[in-house]
Amino acid sequence: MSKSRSKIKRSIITSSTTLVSISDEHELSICCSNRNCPSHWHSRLTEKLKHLQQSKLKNSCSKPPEIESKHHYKLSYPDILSKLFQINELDDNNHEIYSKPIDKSIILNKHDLFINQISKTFDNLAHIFIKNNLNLQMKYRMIPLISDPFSDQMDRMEASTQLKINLLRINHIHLNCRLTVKIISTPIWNRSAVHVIVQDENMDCLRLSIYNWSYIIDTRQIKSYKYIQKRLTYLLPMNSSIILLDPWLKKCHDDDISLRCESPNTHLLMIDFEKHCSTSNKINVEQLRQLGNECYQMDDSLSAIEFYTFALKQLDEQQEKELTLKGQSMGPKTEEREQHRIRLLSNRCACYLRERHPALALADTGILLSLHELSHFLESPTATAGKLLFRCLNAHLYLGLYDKVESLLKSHKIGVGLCGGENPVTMTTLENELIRLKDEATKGQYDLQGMLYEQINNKSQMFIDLSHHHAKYHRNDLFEIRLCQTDELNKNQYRNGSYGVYALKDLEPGTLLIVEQPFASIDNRIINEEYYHSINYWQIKSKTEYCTNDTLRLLNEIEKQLFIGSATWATFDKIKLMQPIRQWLTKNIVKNLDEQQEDHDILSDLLENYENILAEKKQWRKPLLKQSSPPSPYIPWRVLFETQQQNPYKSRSAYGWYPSSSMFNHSCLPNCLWYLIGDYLFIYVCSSNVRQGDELTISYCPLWISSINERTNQLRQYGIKSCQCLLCLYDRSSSLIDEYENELKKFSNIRALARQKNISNINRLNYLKQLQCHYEILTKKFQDRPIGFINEFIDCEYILSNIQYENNDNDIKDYLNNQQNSFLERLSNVCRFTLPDISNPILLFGTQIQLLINHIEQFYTSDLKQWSRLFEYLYEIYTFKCYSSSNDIQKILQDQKQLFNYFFQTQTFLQHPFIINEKNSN
Ligand SMILES: C[S@@+](CC[C@H](N)C(=O)[O-])C[C@H]1O[C@@H](n2cnc3c(N)ncnc32)[C@H](O)[C@@H]1O
Repeated sequence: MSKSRSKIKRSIITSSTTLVSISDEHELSICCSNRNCPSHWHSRLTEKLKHLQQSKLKNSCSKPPEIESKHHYKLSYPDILSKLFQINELDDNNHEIYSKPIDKSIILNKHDLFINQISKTFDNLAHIFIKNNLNLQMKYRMIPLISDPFSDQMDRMEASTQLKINLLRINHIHLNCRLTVKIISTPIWNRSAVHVIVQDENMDCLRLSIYNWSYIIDTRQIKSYKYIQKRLTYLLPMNSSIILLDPWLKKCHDDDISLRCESPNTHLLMIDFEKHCSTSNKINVEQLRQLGNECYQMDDSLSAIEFYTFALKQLDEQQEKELTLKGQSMGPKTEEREQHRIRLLSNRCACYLRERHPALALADTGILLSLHELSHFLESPTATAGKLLFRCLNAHLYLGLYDKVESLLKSHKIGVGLCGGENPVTMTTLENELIRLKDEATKGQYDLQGMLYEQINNKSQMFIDLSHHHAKYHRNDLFEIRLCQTDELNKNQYRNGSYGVYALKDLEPGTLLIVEQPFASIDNRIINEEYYHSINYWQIKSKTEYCTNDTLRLLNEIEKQLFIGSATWATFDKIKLMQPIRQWLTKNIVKNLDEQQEDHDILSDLLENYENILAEKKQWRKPLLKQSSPPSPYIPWRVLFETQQQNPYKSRSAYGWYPSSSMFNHSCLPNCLWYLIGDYLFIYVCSSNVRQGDELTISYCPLWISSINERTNQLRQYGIKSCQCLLCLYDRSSSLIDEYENELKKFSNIRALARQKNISNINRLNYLKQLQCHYEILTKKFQDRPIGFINEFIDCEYILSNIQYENNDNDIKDYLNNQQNSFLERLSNVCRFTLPDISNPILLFGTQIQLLINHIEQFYTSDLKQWSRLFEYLYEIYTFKCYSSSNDIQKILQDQKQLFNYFFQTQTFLQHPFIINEKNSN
């Protein structure tokens, strides 16, 4: 019998009951003066209940029971649950006590009504908006960081006090307590929670609402309503038992009273589900595998992994039993069991690969290879074994173990093993992919155009198989991530203990620094269930803030990744340097230190010297790098949320967490650029003059926004109150700011007029002239501004390009011709280039280069030579030398044009040209 199940049978150690008041949830919460004393509270309650029962008995004698139940049935919908708990008159000490809940049939009836309503809602409505209040999640949702959450829950259960429904107090979380209940209704999911009716051993029942459950939340995968309902009936079948830890009885907004579980991954024990899946006479290995396969096909890897793991455990237990029965230390393994094991490991390995946990995938294949004599396994290859071998090689490739794969591929036996399978992927494919990945990892040679093209044209293949996998790249010889020194902190007004990224050498534009795979990511293009939207909000100091569904999905995906990888503490290791998580860890290490005085040696040293240790070169990660058990078994969801708020990495198609890249600080005049292709993040140097020791920065908001107020607003969402970059210092200088913002405002007012749809050519031209005039004023008045006014320049040029040349009188034509002739002069003024050189290539990144290419194509086709060097140089920088220059300038132009088209379609940090009319919108 497994450790977990044996624990259920052990006796319960009781500990003191602690009630945490959450009176801010509702005014009804009135605490007992002596509420921390369980005996006081319980004896009073028991006395009161006895009294109540007596009076009820008297009542029931005088009234026929049918009438009472009829009366209950007549309660109208909103009244029913509010009457489930009837609040009695105050006791001697003026405290309220709650009586036994009312009849089970009423609660079930109400639940049926609810189910009907929900199904109708989903059938009838094209769009549903749900208000989703995140305050409770901010307060109570916890994410497990431990290897076996179920076992941890069992330990907590053992140390808790058993409660029953009639002992619960409204609006209290009963810490260190548990409530064992039985499911007595069909569970129903209403898009925000699972609702089910539960009953305790006294036959008292209540509605239980389970929020944020890994089985139902939207992660990278959006699960369908049908799929979730199917899973729920399996997870919470009729008459199955569950245990709620720290039960919480809550008066809800609609006046209902129900049990609420905010964090089921840590607070809900599915004892019967565990028992069901672990006992072979209830569900056998083959059935578990089928269930796993169904989940895998629905892209629900987490559930699939769970079923495969249950099946593997069953195999282990069977084998153990057999060994014990035979009294042998080593027994023969039956052929059938081995086949099962290979299949299950192979399937689980596929899930791990799909979820980017190659180390776990490799561990699964490693188990297989160690179980078999390698030669025996490869000599008689089966389809499953071939598949597993292929996955094993994939895991090596995902981990960057290229030499190993090379030597394995050379081995004849592996060749036989691979070809023996049904898998159509041959040795050649693997060999080609190996060459590609090696070039990516060692030379930084990525097929950017190919990746961008795939991202635009291929929706669903961002994840999964080998051909869509790319190597990571990290030039730690070129940059270091370190604690900022005091002068750097002061200069930039970074918070104490801030980190940044610093150049270890002088760096050329076009130097690729990092290609990072996400810790977790979502494809934000896929919206299967378009009718569902939620308005997610929370309160900070009486101010309401909002966030998108994508943000919540990404956070759920992060939780899922922690869950899948929790078998190794290494998974959390990957994100523990991200600022809010790092701060939370530091606080916890310090807190633990207070509590564990005896562990003086390492921890007190750490506390005293924490910042010093961090400051020391190479030592900076030491305390956090140490692979130790987490200081706390759970991390509050709020900390993950705060980390997400600082995350700038989002494209039009993907949204992800990039732990190393999240150490780059922001500058409005950055020296590095970033973009996402699929969910791979590329960061490279794009500015001249990066010297050793300089901080390497990126822009968190779209490039070239001129208004400091607008930039400040955008940066606030990333936790930056006041950026101190050169541009911001200039724009903010006290003598300028009002005048500066006023002039920009005037510009944008005229621009609005010039952009109007359906105005005549001549009117548009007049507005454009005014706009150009104003642009001249801006550039003259603020001539020392470090980057001039790139966006305003682009605005003028786009309006100009929308004025039709044909059917105009000569004056207008002359004007347009003049403008065309002076385009290059204007562009070179704002982007600082004198053929064939450019002073700072980052200034030409964006719509500017598109305008330049269009102009060259139109007017310089016969004389492209002079442009050759500039375009080659720029193309090499933007693609960080992934493309060697060609002699064919026309081709370079075409490639650059395409590259920028792709960028504009995929990136959010680039400003897009506005749309004036229908013609342009196409
Ligand atoms: C993605 S993190 C960057 C790394 C971070 N400095 C660290 O210590 O881990 C973003 C946070 O860094 C800080 N930060 C980044 N750029 C900044 C800037 N220009 N001015 C002030 N703070 C900045 C802010 O606290 C922001 O919330």
